Amino acid sequence: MPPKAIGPYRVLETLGSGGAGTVYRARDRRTNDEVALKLLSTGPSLDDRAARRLVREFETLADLAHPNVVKVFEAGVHEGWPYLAMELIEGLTLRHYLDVSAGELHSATPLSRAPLSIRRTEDDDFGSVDGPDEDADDDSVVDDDEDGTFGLNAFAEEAPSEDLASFHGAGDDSDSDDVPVDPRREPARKPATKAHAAPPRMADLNRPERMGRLKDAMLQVCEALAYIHGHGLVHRDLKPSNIMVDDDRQVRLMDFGLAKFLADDAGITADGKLVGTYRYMAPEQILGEPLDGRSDLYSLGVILYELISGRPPFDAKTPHELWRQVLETEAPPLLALNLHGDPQLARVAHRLIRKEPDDRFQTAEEVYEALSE
Ligand SMILES: Nc1ncnc2c1ncn2[C@@H]1O[C@H](COP(=O)(O)OP(=O)(O)OP(=O)(O)O)[C@@H](O)[C@H]1O
Repeated sequence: MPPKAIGPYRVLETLGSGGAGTVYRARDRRTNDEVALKLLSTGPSLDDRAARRLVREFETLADLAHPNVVKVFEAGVHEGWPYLAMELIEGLTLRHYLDVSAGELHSATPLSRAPLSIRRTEDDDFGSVDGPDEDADDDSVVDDDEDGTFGLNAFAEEAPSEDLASFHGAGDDSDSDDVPVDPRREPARKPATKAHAAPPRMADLNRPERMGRLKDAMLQVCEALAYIHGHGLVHRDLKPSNIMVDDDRQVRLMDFGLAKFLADDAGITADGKLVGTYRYMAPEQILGEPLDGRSDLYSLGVILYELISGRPPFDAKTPHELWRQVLETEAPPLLALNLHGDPQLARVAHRLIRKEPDDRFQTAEEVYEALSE
């Protein structure tokens, strides 16, 4: 049962939950405005002093203002748990936005709202490593096919171009798996989803209308990243579910600032856990090295790669195997996976996922320019 009230907000409904907490649609009793309220639930509840410090930290986010960065209104503490009130986005996460047809995009509100309530596990990869998972089921791991279709094991929680309703309805509604990750522990395997998703067809991925939307959304993400990097900040957990597109096709970068709250400069929490989502983590993030904006650009490259080819650049059954690949192996050439993929986007994606930050684009502005050529 969601709480009835959180601080000065009346809770209206649950929008969904992720690794860091639960997001509610809520009404500000002072102004009558609706907001999205994220109640964090990781870590211990806070004592008064820690809570005040946190609220101060979050309030610096409220100073940020960019059309492509979700607006944070205020922070507070509810029964020892921090919460964040932010702009309520009526729209779709990036992946869903690309999956719906143009006709559906302009249709009634209910369609555009539906995925918000069915999703939970998109962008998840291997799941929590909090304990051994006896039920690991390797059967659903599908090897790459020669004809350009592919295995979906790392995509198990969120196949890109399928019937989302039936996929989610099939039942894996598992817990959040993104954060935190403890690199010192032996990773456990998460049971692969029972729902076997049909791989997306390349013709679907390459629809010109979809590619146009993808490019436009990527340009807006670049603008958001240029803005936050320009303020000396790093997102640290960039992934498709943290990118929403509203009904006017305006992109918003979400959950910015959260990873910083949860971890230190190298993305490590007080108890030695990595913050981020496995599949999108740059090599330097996996290694616990200091991060800068180029780590976000790596994550952007993984997103782009996935959205062009329908599969992630690195695909493995365990976090350790994935990390080995990210650190040591080259991703398959995108245009070998998707013969009719957009060569310009493919080039940009490959350059973004270079292992060495110095070999990538150095700034979001550079990426913007390369995408606009
Ligand atoms: N500002 C917002 N407006 C509308 N919906 C939102 C907003 N912020 C989050 N949501 C929705 O709430 C749900 C949960 O979001 P949350 O950020 O907790 O999860 P996540 O991004 O999937 O996971 P994680 O926190 O692990 O990154 C998602 O469906 C998300 O789209």
